[in-house]
Amino acid sequence: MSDEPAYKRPRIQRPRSPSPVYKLDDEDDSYEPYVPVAQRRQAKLAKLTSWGANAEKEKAKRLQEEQEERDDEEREEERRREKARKERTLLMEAQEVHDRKAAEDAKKTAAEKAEEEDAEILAAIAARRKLASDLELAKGVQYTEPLKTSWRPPKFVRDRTEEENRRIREKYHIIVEGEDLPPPIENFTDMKVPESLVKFLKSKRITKPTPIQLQGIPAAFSGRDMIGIAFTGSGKTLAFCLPLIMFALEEEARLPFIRGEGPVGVILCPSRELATQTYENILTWTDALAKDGRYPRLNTLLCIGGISMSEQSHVLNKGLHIVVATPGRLIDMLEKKRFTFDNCKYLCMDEADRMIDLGFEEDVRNIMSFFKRQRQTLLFSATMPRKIQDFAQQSLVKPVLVNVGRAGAANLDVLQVVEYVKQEAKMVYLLECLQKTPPPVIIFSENKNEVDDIQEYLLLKGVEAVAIHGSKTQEERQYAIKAFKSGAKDVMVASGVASKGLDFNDIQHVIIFSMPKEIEDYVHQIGRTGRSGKTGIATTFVNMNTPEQTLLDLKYLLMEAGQKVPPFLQSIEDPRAAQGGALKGCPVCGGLGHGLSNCPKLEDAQRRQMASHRISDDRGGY
Ligand SMILES: Nc1ncnc2c1ncn2[C@@H]1O[C@H](COP(=O)(O)OP(=O)(O)OP(=O)(O)O)[C@@H](O)[C@H]1O
Repeated sequence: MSDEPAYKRPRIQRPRSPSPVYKLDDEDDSYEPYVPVAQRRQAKLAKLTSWGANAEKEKAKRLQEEQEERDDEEREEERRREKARKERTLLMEAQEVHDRKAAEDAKKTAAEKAEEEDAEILAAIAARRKLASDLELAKGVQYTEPLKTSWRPPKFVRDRTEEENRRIREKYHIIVEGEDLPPPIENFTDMKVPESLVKFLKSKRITKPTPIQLQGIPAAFSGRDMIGIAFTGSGKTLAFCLPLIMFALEEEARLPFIRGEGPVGVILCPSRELATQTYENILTWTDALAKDGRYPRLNTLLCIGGISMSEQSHVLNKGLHIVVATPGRLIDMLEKKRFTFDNCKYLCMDEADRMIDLGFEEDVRNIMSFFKRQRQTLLFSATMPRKIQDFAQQSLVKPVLVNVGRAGAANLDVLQVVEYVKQEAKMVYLLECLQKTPPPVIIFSENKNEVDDIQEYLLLKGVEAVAIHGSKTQEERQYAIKAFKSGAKDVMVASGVASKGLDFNDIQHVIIFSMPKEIEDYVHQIGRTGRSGKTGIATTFVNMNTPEQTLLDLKYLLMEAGQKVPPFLQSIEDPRAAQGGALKGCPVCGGLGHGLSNCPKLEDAQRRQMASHRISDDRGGY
């Protein structure tokens, strides 16, 4: 046995120097090199220092980031606060404005508020285009001076002072507006109307000019654009026809018209019947002049739907002086170039408010676009709401406004009786009512079927009655008018639209079987009687079916005309009266019993306008 142990303890080789690091054996992983304490301490310190520096940096960075984050948040918070502040300010301002308005509104009466609303509606209406031809509008053509004519008032009239003229107007209750107003002239001879015509008029009991004539004719003779408003039956037709006849005579005398030349002027009417009546008047007056021998014969063309123009080819084959027309047929003839407006200088619209009324302007504008030169434009009607006057005035050149009585007021020569008659009792009561006066009598109804029913009932009862309404043929309408005018028939039953403006001789009694919704229509209907200074009666049936607002319009109209107001009308309260403030008439239709916001005419016009838009949309628009 040896002395050496079996297990041999590995020998540890100690480094000789402190620096080298030995590795004992590659396989021995557990080996940790020896690092002297000082070195370790130094290394640790170095490590600590470097770690500390990094940590510092990290920390600083983190702090900076945190700071930035806080800054961002603060800025965001500030922004939020600022926004909230602004919103609060705006809210407060809005509230302040609202409070202020509420306080102001509280001070205003309901009437004032309604007036403001009306003003807004009116502003919308005023935004409509001027009444001028599209060509003029497109070219920006604007005439600033009235047309010049050769007519002068006699010297003694020219020498009159303004004060003297004012007194004459006052005597006839004529209200005028405008610049350089032509003087009123109290007889036809002083107006320089040809002697033969003056004689003829006298033979027809027209001896002195009516108020609208004594101011309107000198204005038109002077070449002035004008708006003429006067009661139904006050002689407007002569006032606008006579100036045209005189101009035509002058032109013809200067250089006779040959085929294809003319017309000198045109009169536009809203219905065929009214056009026919005006045409017939012109024929009698121009005939009377031609018979005199000193004046040339004038050719007048009636241009309305429902008649064959070939019947009048003899007129078209000569020079043409005057055209009396309804818009549709006139546009058709102008488009077909059957005549032109190249030398046309005079345009008159009868019942002008209807012609240029809301929704009816396009036809007129279309007609105007056929004029090639400046024209004299005249608008006449018994009813002309202020707003339409204003609108028309913008489209005329230095217009003269001649107003005899309130526009839309009833003729004072008509005794107005309003009776409460139950719907089912109307027919029977009608017979009784017919006994009030001798014939001729006109009965109005708003409804075509009712017109037919009334006529049938009257015929059954042995009353000689004719009827006219829009669905009758032209021949039927003409026959009815002729038979009634000649006295062959005692009673005419008519729809309001078909008979507007018709002048029948000496109508004794107008019976309004169904009260029209628009008070203007009522004024026109009762105006078929009490014409040319004579008196007449109008009896109107109302009942539960009559809208309260219509009754209120009627009540005020009766009060204005100094007529008896029946108790059932008297008891109707005006809701506007409770709101305080002065009650004004409706600026669109002139009705005294309502404001603009519930004007039936405006509603009707808007409906028509919407319908026409729908039609143009259906056609694919423009
Ligand atoms: N100066 C006058 N003197 C007497 N009668 C006249 C005068 N002028 C016209 N007339 C007659 O008065 C009647 C009514 O005239 P006209 O038809 O012109 O009225 P109007 O004002 O046009 O009425 P409406 O508004 O209803 O159409 C006619 O029969 C006409 O012959």
